[in-house]
Amino acid sequence: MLSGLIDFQLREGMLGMALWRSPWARYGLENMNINEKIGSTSKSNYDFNTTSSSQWEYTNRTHNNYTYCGNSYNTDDEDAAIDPSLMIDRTPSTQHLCTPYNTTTIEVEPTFSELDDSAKLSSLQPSDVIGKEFASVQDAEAFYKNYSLFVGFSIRKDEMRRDRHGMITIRRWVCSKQGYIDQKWIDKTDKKREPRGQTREGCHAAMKIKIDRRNMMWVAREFVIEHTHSLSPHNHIQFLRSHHTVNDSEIAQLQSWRTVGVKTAQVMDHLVDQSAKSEMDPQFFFNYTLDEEDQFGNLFWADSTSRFDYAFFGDVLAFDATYRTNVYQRPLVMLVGVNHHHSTTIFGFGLLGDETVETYTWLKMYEFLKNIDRALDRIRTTETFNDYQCSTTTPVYSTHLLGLEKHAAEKYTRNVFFLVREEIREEASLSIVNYVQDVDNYTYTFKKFGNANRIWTTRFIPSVNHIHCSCKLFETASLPCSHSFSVMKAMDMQHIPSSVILDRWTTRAKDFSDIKYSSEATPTPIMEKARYGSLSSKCSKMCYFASKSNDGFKEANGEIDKLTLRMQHLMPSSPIHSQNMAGVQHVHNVKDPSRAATKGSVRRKKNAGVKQSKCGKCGQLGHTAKTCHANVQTNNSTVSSNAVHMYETNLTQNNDTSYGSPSTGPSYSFTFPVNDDCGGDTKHDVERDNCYFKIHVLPSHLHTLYHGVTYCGTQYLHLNIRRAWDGLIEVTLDLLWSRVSMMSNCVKASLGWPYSGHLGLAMVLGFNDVQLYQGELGMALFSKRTRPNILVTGTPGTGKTTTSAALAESTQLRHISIGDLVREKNLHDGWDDELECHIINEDLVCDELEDVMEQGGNIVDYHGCDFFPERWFDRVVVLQTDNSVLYDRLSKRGYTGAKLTNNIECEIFQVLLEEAKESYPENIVAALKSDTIEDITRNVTTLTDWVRSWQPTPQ
Ligand SMILES: Nc1ncnc2c1ncn2[C@@H]1O[C@H](COP(=O)(O)OP(=O)(O)OP(=O)(O)O)[C@@H](O)[C@H]1O
Repeated sequence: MLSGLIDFQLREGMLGMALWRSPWARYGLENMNINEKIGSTSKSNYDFNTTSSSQWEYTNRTHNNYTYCGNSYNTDDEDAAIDPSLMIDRTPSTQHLCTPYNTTTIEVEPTFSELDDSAKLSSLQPSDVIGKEFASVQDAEAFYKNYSLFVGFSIRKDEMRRDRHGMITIRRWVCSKQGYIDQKWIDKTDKKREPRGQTREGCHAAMKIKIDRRNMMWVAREFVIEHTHSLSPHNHIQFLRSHHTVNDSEIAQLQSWRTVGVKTAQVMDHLVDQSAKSEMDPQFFFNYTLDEEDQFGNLFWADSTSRFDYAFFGDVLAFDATYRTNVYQRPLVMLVGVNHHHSTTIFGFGLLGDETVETYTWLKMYEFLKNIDRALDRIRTTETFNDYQCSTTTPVYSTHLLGLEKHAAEKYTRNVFFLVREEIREEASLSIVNYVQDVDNYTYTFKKFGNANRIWTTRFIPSVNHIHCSCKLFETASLPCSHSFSVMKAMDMQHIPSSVILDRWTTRAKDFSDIKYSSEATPTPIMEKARYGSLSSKCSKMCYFASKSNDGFKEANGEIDKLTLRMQHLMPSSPIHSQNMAGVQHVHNVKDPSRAATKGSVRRKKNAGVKQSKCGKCGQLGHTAKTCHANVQTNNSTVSSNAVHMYETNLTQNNDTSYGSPSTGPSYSFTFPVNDDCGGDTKHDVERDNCYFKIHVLPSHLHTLYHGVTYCGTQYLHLNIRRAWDGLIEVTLDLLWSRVSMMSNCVKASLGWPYSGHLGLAMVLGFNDVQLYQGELGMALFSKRTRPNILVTGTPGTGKTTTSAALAESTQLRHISIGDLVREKNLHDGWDDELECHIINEDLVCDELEDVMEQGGNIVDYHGCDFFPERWFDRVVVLQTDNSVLYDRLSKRGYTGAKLTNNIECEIFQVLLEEAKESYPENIVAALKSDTIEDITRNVTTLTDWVRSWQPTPQ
């Protein structure tokens, strides 16, 4: 997760953020709370508790008095803990590496050191640094860290001394390769895992500072630049341990994003997206074909790194097609190889055409390509990390042939070394059973200890220094076999003959090619990210300052435009690049590729066509069964047809308390505009839930409710007792008049109650104590489902009906098969000849089920799930079956052709699982295997247990 951030750190370092003050300090932000937070939460190597700059304040630079943690401190007060050898020369240099600054002002100009130049920094000599002063230990560390970043090594804290006030007087940092690992760790025999590679090798590079009390600066006393090892190249710097930090500005930015609700994953996406690679890649190659309708047929693409990798490692090429692309559902073909670390590398991609039904958008295509790019980046970062590991660590040797093992470690990449080491180990179990010396070769015959039947013959030819073995490991995997190592042992060789070392497995694999790979000409993704991040960081600071004044904004605007043009001009242009750019523009004239249908059923598209939905109850257009007046079983049939339009968004608060009980005091009441048509007995097309209200109350409240209705007068409201269950009574209030008081939006919001009219009405009706009422009414409303609803979904044939029936039996829940319901109640829009099934009308199905689902206690079984209201279900079970098992089941049912293949593809792509995850909260979605009868039994038991322990939760 941190990689993006690490890149940022790298970018800044590589491009000259060589400021010896911490970035916050430079802008005087040290004393702000955010800095404290950063100090305590970051994994930074800066130790904010042990450094002193943030705790120190000058009271007067000409005096010797400072305040430290609130205490006055005399700088002449020497402390015995200081190393005497470091106290000889106290003369401060006139040249400061870091200029003192005012920590309390925000408008401080950034201070750039004379050494803020990467060229200068990497060639610093001890004389350039010794005697230089730092305003704080923290700044000195930042300087050395920056220096190490440019030069290419990792640092570690070493010696530290404090005086009796707790102030740091001496601090030393060393190269992380300083010293040696303790022999006892190497000799440890009970290691459970492969020990980490050894990093220490006695390096002497270091820097040391010591306090100068006369001016309270820390002076560099030691600066050793010689290393005993080679330094890391730029593309390895991101892996250096001391630079694995998230810098403060990034943390601040992340925190600010978090506070405005941006998810961590989205933040990381943003950071990763910044690479914008392919657009800058002059070697990017793609080609595509069109079908007869100018739609995209096949697409192939490879970027410069892929092409470069192919040049080195193209000897091993695998061709893999995957259908699991979900959204696109077209075969993605990958040309995959193995790099020198024995890890996967990708040479190119192809997106191939397929039988299709409808097109998909370029946007999706773009996202798809973007994801592929990320996957590539990840693979390549792993390769660079492996390179880094090989060049900076040595493995812990553990075999009996130490010389050969060491040579193997030097030659091979680490992953390959581990394979070779196994062969060396294996050698110990071989014994020579025959040996023949010929004129130009030596032939050995081996057998394995404890297995006399297995015999190998290995021949060594000294003239070409080559070993042939009958096991053919070298010919197949290009690795020297255990028998070859036996020969080497017999011949007393300390090195593996070069003829059995294949270049492609060695650390220098990429050096052997004639192909020139210039990071200047073709920037690697890492370099690009580094540059992009560094520039973004600088730009965001510039934008901050520019946005503070009109002049600044104007000037920055103009300059940015000019600079953008110049940079555009400097962008590498090559024939390939321009050809591709032209190609990209041309691509937009190509019609989108089509997508294959995969679902085993046809569903009417929501709002598709001009057909308006009809009410399932009264047959009228414009409303649904749920909102049909006929739905309301009234005591007084004359009142149910009256309705009003309510425009909740237009509600305005007034002080009209005339509809409240006199004892309630001021009630929250609202008026709303009335549709003139909706008076009298005229039936009116009303919005769902607006023609009547339902509330669920405890029986003990009925009296109050009646009282309220009476108070308001039957002229306005009519009350119907409709249904009762589990001690609750559902009351329907039909609206008879155009004015009704509504609850305030804030009360509504605090209750989280969607039916805004109910409580308002209840208040009007005389529920005096809103708090009490809220509790009781809330209980009643929020727990209206006393038994859970379960959706059992999955591709046809996965066992939904079987499982649901068994579950219904064991839990006494109601089993609703949507297929049966559609057939029985004609909830469809006709028959699909091709797929031989009904085209179901989702609205009619939802209307039909609304009431029963609201009640709870249902198991719904259907091979789709995205059109049911999310609130209906407490658990969504997706049954999954192995493809071959499903194929047999569906074939047995007589499924053939498109119907069979679509369903199998639907299962392969996990369409239902994806759909369920998209339509419901992930924590209620469970995928269950349904291959065998035992699976069904287990699933039913699990679900029954779940039903038994289910508790209603607030909706
Ligand atoms: N886990 C299982 N083990 C063995 N047979 C099973 C299993 N699940 C289902 N079957 C068998 O597969 C066939 C189809 O099962 P079922 O009708 O329950 O599937 P379905 O998912 O409801 O299909 P549809 O969506 O078409 O209604 C039945 O003959 C059933 O006995």
